Amino acid sequence: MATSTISGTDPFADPTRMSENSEYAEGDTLPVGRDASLTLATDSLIVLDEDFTRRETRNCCGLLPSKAKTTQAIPFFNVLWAELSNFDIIIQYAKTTSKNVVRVASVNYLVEKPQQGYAKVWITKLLDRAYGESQRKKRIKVLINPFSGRGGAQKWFLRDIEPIFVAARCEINVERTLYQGHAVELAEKIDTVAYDVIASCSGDGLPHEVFNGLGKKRNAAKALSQVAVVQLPCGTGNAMSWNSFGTDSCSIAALCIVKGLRTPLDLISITQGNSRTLSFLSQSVGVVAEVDLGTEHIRWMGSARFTYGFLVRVIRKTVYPCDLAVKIDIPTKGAIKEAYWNEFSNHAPIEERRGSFDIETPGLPELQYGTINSPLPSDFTPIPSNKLGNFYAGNMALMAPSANFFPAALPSDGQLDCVTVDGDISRTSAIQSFLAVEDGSWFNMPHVNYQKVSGYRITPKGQKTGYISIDGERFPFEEFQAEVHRGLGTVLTRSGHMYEAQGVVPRTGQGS
Ligand SMILES: Nc1ncnc2c1ncn2[C@@H]1O[C@H](COP(=O)(O)OP(=O)(O)OP(=O)(O)O)[C@@H](O)[C@H]1O
Repeated sequence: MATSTISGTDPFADPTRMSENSEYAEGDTLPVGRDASLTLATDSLIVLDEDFTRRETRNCCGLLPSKAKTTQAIPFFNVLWAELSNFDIIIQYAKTTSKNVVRVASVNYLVEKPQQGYAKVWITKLLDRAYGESQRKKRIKVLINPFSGRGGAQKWFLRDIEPIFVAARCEINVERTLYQGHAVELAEKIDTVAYDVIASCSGDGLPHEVFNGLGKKRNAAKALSQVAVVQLPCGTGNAMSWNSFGTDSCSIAALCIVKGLRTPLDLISITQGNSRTLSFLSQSVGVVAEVDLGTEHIRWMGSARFTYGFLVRVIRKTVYPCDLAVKIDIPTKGAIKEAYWNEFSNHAPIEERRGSFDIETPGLPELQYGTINSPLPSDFTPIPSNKLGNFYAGNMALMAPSANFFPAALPSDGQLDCVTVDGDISRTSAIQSFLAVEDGSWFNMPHVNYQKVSGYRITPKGQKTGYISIDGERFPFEEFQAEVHRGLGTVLTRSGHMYEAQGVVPRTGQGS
């Protein structure tokens, strides 16, 4: 969580003294109550209160009340709202009550009549610092999957999420999904002018449906650019929340949505048979798909089922032969690393982070590479994949907590991070790469082929049945083609342009 810092100074130092030393510009401190002040510091609001009741000192004549200063630093990020009501200034904020929980709390002081005009100006300044570029009073359509997270989503919404949205003066409209695919229908019908955000209290399945519902609208590209799709982490994986907000805490994610910055997100058209589906997270064929979708029968193991499923297949040296052809955009790890760190310091405006498709054109953008039924595009390069163990393409970095599969992934670079690993590598190498996923260092392993691509076609061979996973959902085991649309979708993130994952490391030096 954001913590209070006043760069170069002690956050708990007496701010009134600091103002004497001109640390704060004139007008940053508002005197309130009998003997208190509110000061806008560098990153936090400092509440300084002289409390007569809390401490007593002893002198020669006995116990005497004395002033005890209490100082509280509230990070601006956590400030939800502030207003003047009659003679009171009320500041509501998200108070950190444990490592993974914030709860609405408030600071309330009397403001004398002569100070009221000044207090209004001060509140404007506070809200400017609290929200920065982020939109205030967001209008949020909340979808709750009552079956997510072992049935906890409804409870978590009421306890952890709603109070934060209400305190931040967000307008909310809540609807529960009633059956599989309901979120597709709801998103397809939603009035995109009436909402800024669609927030799913769910796993990653509902955001996938919401993107696809918006994608079915007559004005799909416009709708996808208007409404931000976010997740309130109520599922088991919650990859979207980890990448956007760096958390799987519902209350912290709610705060991050209140303060989130609109961020264009690449979406991927998957064509298979005669269908076209949007993917926002990942596609896999081979060991990851099988471990993800083919271990349901050992769900009782909890998350250990993934480790177990992986090890069984590695020991057997399972291969998943395919025909694979990719449209390579960045071929080497060195160039990928450079592109990643260039983006780190790039603060280009949102309009420059989307492809050149015309958002007034009806439906989804035209496919540059055709569909799976078109001839293979001439600029797709065949990759030998007779011994493929794993094909994994990612649009976000973290696929689960501690699973930084795609450390170089960026929200709107117009590219997928495409990884292939042969199935016949040594068991030691396979296990080492499995262990190196946690911190993303598997990127640097020589047997991990990592490229940035804007499209690909994959055709499974030599297997009648198997697993294809798109955003964690099982798709028919048959060939498909993928094409990236730069910045077609919109999400909210903390940074406005990066994921909350450790990027590709080391920062300097070239990979292979
Ligand atoms: N009321 C409902 N009854 C049955 N299925 C539902 C209902 N509401 C939503 N669903 C379906 O539940 C599926 C899972 O949704 P969710 O977003 O929670 O993703 P998940 O990643 O599978 O969840 P988890 O992480 O808990 O496994 C989606 O396919 C969705 O259509």
